[in-house]
Amino acid sequence: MPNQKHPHKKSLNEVEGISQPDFINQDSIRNIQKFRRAPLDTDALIQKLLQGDIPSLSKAITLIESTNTMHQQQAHQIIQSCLPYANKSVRIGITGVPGVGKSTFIEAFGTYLTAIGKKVAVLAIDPSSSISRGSILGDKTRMEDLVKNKNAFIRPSASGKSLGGVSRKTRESIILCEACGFDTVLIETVGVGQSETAVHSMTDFFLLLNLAGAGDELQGIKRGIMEMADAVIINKADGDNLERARNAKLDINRALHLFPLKDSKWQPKVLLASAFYNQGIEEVWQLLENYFSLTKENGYFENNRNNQNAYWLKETINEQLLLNFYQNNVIADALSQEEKAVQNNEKSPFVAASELLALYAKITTGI
Ligand SMILES: Nc1nc2c(ncn2[C@@H]2O[C@H](COP(=O)(O)OP(=O)(O)OP(=O)(O)O)[C@@H](O)[C@H]2O)c(=O)[nH]1
Repeated sequence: MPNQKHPHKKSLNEVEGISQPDFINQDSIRNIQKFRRAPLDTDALIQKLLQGDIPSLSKAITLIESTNTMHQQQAHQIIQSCLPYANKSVRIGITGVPGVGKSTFIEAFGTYLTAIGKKVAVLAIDPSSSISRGSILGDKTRMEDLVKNKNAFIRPSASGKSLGGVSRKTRESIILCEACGFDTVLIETVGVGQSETAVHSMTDFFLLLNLAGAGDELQGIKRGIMEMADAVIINKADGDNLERARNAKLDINRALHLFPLKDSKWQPKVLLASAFYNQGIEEVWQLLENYFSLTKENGYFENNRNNQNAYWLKETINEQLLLNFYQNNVIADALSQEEKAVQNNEKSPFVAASELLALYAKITTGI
């Protein structure tokens, strides 16, 4: 496709095409072609990643996110090699509605963590980012200090059509970050959709950022999300808002006590913070440390991770089966016919579905 902003410039495909305009420097074409065709040395990439090389980590995550079959094979190899070195971090999920101050909080929290000697990776789950151009982490400048911090790694959200696909990529990225030496992984998501469940199922601790004053319904916080939280941080507890934040703390505390005790035996806590003024940040980390010592001692931490692995095994199979089914050409044709039949009331949806599944079974087994 021609470059609309700079019509005189050619896209890489055009450069590689048959008719190359004279004004394009032949050396740069050769360089581009060399780069494009140069086989990636996966072993070297793995070695560098394991030594903590951040550009190699970025490259590896790009491979994970790629839909190219060769890249996917390389990504599998990298993940497999990194697995023995993963698992050594704490994984913290952070959610909250847009505007609650997630970016500001992560900037303050991440900076604090690096100051006490942690290596912090920030990933995001935001399936909407392909449409909204990265509504959470797309704009890295919102974490100005952290992005420049050599002990921090910020990766904008993987984009994708399905939440399942995005979640899988984020989960695999966690493994790579850990293998690269990051001991604290923060996973951010917007607290309005289904992505919290995905984040909850790949983290050790789930943090909900809340605002005082606005009712939970106004904030779009679902009961289920509140129930998943190990801690609720009431952000923007500063200035005129402080009194309201104190009252909200009491209300939320009461609400949290109504939920049954979690399997972790941890009673969720409410804290006040002002990410903007850097207040209450240290307390959040102390709370997390209390949680980790409790759950590591009572065995929940490890058990939960093992269960999460089993969950992700099934999720990945589900995702892959759906993909294979809908991407199959024979199925796609049959599906559009069955759809018409169902819409015209010639067939029930259940009969049509079982016929399609039987056809798929025939295709895949060859019987
Ligand atoms: N007063 C005050 N303002 C804050 C605080 N934290 C964040 N803000 C402001 O709230 C606004 C939104 O903050 P962000 O960090 O961008 O919020 P977000 O949740 O990442 O927003 P989305 O990217 O839309 O999801 C910004 O103007 C911040 O400066 C705080 O602790 N106190």
